[in-house]
Amino acid sequence: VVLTNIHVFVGPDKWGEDFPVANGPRQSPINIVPKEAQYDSSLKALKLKYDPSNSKGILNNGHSFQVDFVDDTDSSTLTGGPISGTYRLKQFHFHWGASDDRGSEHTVNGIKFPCELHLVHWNTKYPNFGEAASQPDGLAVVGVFLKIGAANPRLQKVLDALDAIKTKGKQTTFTNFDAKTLLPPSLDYWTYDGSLTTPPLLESVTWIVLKEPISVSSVQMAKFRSLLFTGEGEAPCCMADNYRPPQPLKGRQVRASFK
Ligand SMILES: Oc1ccc(S)c(O)c1
Ligand SMILES: [Zn+2]
Repeated sequence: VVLTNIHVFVGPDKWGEDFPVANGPRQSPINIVPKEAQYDSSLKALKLKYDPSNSKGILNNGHSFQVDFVDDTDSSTLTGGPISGTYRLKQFHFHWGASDDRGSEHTVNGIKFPCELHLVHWNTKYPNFGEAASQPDGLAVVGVFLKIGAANPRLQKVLDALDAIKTKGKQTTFTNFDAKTLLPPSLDYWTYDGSLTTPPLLESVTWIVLKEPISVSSVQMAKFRSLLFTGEGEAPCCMADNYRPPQPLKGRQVRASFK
């Protein structure tokens, strides 16, 4: 008897069956139309203070890979911007396409980027990430677009670790990484109230999407796609197109921190 585990993939259009919030009033991602975003002079500058010694490990979670951080103190935080209080960095992960013409979750005037980085932070007014994730002001995610250009040396340490986490569930230590090095020179941003873009799609995210992309080369993008959605011993399925398409704005305002 030969048992082959068939990888059954439940895509974004089916998520509403198990997670009704998928059709809720503040779902993410969205298409950002810069001309319709309202400049808000009361928005503060983003303040990101990251301690490289907080990075812990890198994990293939079966739908992306994430770099996890120690979050038991206020040593890696997001303050300022559209949020009040202090949010702690929990993890960062990416969403990308099977080819360079798609992959980002947010789009700008309908334009898709090949990849999008999410830096996930939780509000310290709640005891932990899990509690915060169920609150309307619980999470703040900084989104950074990646645009095809010169190879980005800042990504290389992350990409070189992917060989060790090829299959679902694999993780390895990943220490002394400064997430700040992944940010572009300008911290100008758009902000709106939204959700996680993967199940359980919780409507607990203040989105902060940076206007300026960082670069990534096509060769580096191929490295992202060398990961597998599938576990060891399963028929291999390349990890790609792990992005949710834009969702209805449903009357939400998108604000801009810049003119
Ligand atoms: O914990 C998470 C926060 C945000 C997003 S888009 C995730 O995929 C997970
Ligand atoms: Zn994400």
